[in-house]
Amino acid sequence: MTPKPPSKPIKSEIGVVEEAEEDGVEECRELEVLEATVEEEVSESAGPEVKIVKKSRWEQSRRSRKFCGKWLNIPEIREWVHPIPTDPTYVWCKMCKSKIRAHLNDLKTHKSTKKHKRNMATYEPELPPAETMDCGNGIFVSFSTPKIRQGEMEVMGLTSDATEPKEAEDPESGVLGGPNLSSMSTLGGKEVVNPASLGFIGSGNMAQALLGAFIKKGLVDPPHVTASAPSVRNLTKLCALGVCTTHDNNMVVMKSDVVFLCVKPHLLNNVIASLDPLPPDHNPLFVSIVTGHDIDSLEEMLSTLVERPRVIRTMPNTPAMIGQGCCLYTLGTHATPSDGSVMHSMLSSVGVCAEIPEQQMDAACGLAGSGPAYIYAAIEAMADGGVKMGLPRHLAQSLAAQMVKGSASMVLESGKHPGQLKDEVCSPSGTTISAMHVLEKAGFRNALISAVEASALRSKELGGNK
Ligand SMILES: NC(=O)C1=CN([C@@H]2O[C@H](COP(=O)(O)OP(=O)(O)OC[C@H]3O[C@@H](n4cnc5c(N)ncnc54)[C@H](OP(=O)(O)O)[C@@H]3O)[C@@H](O)[C@H]2O)C=CC1
Ligand SMILES: O=C(O)[C@@H]1CCC=N1
Repeated sequence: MTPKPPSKPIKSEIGVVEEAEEDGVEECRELEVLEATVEEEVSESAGPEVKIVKKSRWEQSRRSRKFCGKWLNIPEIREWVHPIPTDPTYVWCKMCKSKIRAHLNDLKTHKSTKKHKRNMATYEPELPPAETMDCGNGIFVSFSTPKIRQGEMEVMGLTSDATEPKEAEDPESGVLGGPNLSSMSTLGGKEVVNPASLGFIGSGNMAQALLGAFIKKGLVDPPHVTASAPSVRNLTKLCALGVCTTHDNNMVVMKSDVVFLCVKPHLLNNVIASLDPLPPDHNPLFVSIVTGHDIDSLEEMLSTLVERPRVIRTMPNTPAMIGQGCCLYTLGTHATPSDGSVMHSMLSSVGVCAEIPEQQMDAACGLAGSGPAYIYAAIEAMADGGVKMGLPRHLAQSLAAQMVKGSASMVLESGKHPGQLKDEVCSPSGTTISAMHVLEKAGFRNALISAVEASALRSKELGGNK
């Protein structure tokens, strides 16, 4: 069967912009139509009561116009618009430091004002409004740029730790640092990381899993994140979170203190080769989640951009998205102890996190990186078994998933060996030992051992494809 083409094919950046513009315009058109319909209905209606009802419906619809993440794909807008997470019916103009209604037409009008043009010409990056500090959904943001004003510090309730100016130089390595990434602070009882601006080259499953966890835990402010990808497939999802998106990988590197490399292994060489060398005052920390590529190859590739690149290699997994992931990491030659402790703090937010020697990375991939897929397949298959034996599908799936979760918690919390826990389920001549016999005959344990081995070996092989 020929796959169905997407309803709006995106061919180029121009296409993206057109789509974003069309969406915004479409939204306005829909509202205009609604407005006209309502006015018509009102004029035809008999009494004042009806009129009030109709009017309030109309007003509601006007009020419900909200910031749309896709607008950040419009180059003439994204440079100056900053979403206000606490009030999506307005946006913040970074240039004029003013609030504007979140209507695409209002943004276009604002952009043409003399004041805005003047401010654009003289713009220096500054803080968003204080009201974006508490973003809701557990997101708190602290800023430590020296530009922060005393009054604003108090409004934000920041401790002095959180507002220290950035370290100029790491005494051990002589590496010029970004902001003091390791300085943690608390705000509203939550941990916040100082204002590292994060970049993601590649915005797919894993980038979203990590970023989702960082945002959920309040470790990063979405407008301080820049993510890239060639298509809008994934970028639109990130846009909706208030993250800045682009098709330009160089922009990600230039805007970020920490750059996550999140592309497929076979693309990494070309992606890095097409990045521009960095200016001497910019030396971001590169964190690779790319399977296979080892520290040596990462450092070699990145040394075309910057001398002594600071690199961390990681192996996360997708349950990171809900804070139940595993993430292993290893530090590169030029990564500082402070880089290590920051990354440890950040990666701990995705679940279990540990530093391991690099030679264990392929095995970590085979077990923890790929492992969720084995378990999803097992859940699906066991649910099928339940359905075969008469359970409704939704119940079978929930039971299978909860049973896996409960069994995993037993291993983690009881301290017992899994073999012992298995024995506790198997009564003599009982049902479970009959089932275990079937699994053994089918090579269940052998299959799992071989699966971990196959993934680890493939990881090694991918690393060899330099
Ligand atoms: N998935 C997992 O469970 C795990 C994955 N990993 C590793 O993480 C990496 C990413 O995997 P995953 O997130 O699953 O992959 P996805 O396919 O979901 O995401 C890949 C992303 O890279 C983007 N991309 C493609 N070409 C470029 C380019 N030239 N420049 C910038 N971005 C580009 C894609 O763009 P577009 O959005 O346009 O398609 C997409 O956003 C891989 O190296 C994988 O080995 C590690 C651990 C676990
Ligand atoms: O299969 C993959 O590409 C990735 C690597 C680890 C898990 N999934």
